[in-house]
This record gives sequence, C-alpha cells and structure tokens, in this order.
Amino acid sequence: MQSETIRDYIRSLFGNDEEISFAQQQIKHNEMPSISIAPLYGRLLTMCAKMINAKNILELGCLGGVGSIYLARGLSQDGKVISLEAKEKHAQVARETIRGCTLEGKIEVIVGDALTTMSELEEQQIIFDLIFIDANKSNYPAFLEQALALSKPGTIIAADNTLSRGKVIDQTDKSEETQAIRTFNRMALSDNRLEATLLPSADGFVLARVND
Ligand SMILES: C[S@@+](CC[C@H](N)C(=O)[O-])C[C@H]1O[C@@H](n2cnc3c(N)ncnc32)[C@H](O)[C@@H]1O
Ligand SMILES: [Mg+2]
Repeated sequence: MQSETIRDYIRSLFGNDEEISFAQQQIKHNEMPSISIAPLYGRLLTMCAKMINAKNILELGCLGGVGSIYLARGLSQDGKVISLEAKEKHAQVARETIRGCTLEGKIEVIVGDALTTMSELEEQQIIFDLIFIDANKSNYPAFLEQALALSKPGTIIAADNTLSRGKVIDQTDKSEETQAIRTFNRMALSDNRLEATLLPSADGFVLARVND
C-alpha cells in the first residue's frame, strides 16, 4: 500500500484541529516555509510531555508556533515552553498566533541563534524536562551536546528531520547538512548517556531519554 494513502488514513483519524489549522494558515499567509512538524509527531510530543508531567520544555526552531502548540498542550499546569527562533519575522508570526490561542502565556519565543541562547540558559542553570530539536541541520550535533547540558536524568530529547529526505543513505551526498545529520544520528543512538530510537515515518524523528 502507498505510504501516502496510509498517511491520509492516519490524518483522517486525527480529525479537525482548529488551533493547528489556524497556525498553518498564518504561516502560509506570511509566505513562510511549510516545514512545521508533522501531526503524528506533534501528537507524540504532546504525549511525551504528558507522560513525564513536563514543566520546562525547550524547542529549537519555532517557525510559526505549530510545534510550540503541540508541546504546550502536554505541559503540567504551571509549566512553560521556551521556543528559540533565529528569524524575527517567524517569531512575530508565532507570537501573534499564540496570542489568540488557548495556550497564551505558556509559550515564550526568544529571538536569536539557538546555540547562543542555550548557552545563556545553561549559565542561568535552567534544566528542561523535554527538549525538541528542529532548527538548522548543520548544528544538530552541537544542539545535542547543548541539550544534554540542559538536561537531567529522565529528560526527553526529540529531534525532527533526522532522515533528511533520504539524503542520509545517499553515499554521494557529502554536504555539511547531511554529514551533520549522520553524525547526530550516530551520536544519539550510540551515546550511553541516552536511550534512543529513530522513527522512520515522515522525515525521520529521533526520540531519546537521558539515562539515570
Ligand atoms: C523546521 S522550522 C521549525 C518548525 C517548528 N519546530 C514547528 O514544528 O512548528 C525551523 C526553524 O528554525 C529556525 N532556525 C534555523 N536555524 C536556527 C538557529 N540556529 N537558531 C534558532 N532558530 C533557527 C528557522 O528560522 C525556522 O523558523
Ligand atoms: Mg522539522
């Protein structure tokens, strides 16, 4: 059976999601790229956050706030999502979208390079229960190291686009981005600080837990 058909079937089970549809419309309206997290992984992030009763969540790469909304849905009552975004325009669109949704006040978007902001968060000794990596691919290995520095035993670290549209298995592809994703996958799946797997649906998704 075509994977496209399976995807449509799964989507039909999810039903209408007004908040996510609105966020997607705003992304389109503002001519931003259509690269938000796939709904099946968005839902997985909500579930992960709920399963660990997450209070502090960090997202790398906000775009229009779709991932932030999925993450915030899983927060414990007094929890908060911090989403890091390099582009001022993307952050503005995300903030406007979030302002109108039920999770207003639970998501803070910080503009700047994620690695720099993560170092600042580390200096402030802030520890996260869940970290979602979804910014520029060439920094994925560095993001993982920084994420570990902002973690505790039990922290969930997730990362999107870890198959890079199949480029990871194309031996002729020696681009910086693809090499970085290969390095990231090797690190995540073999580092004994983590228990991890790589889910192959959509564009690939690494799900890891920081070991005790
Ligand atoms: C794939 S999109 C994020 C999608 C979002 N997580 C979601 O699921 O809705 C990647 C975003 O990361 C931002 N970005 C790229 N490199 C970055 C960096 N070094 N620091 C912070 N943001 C970055 C881009 O501007 C873009 O908005
Ligand atoms: Mg992504």
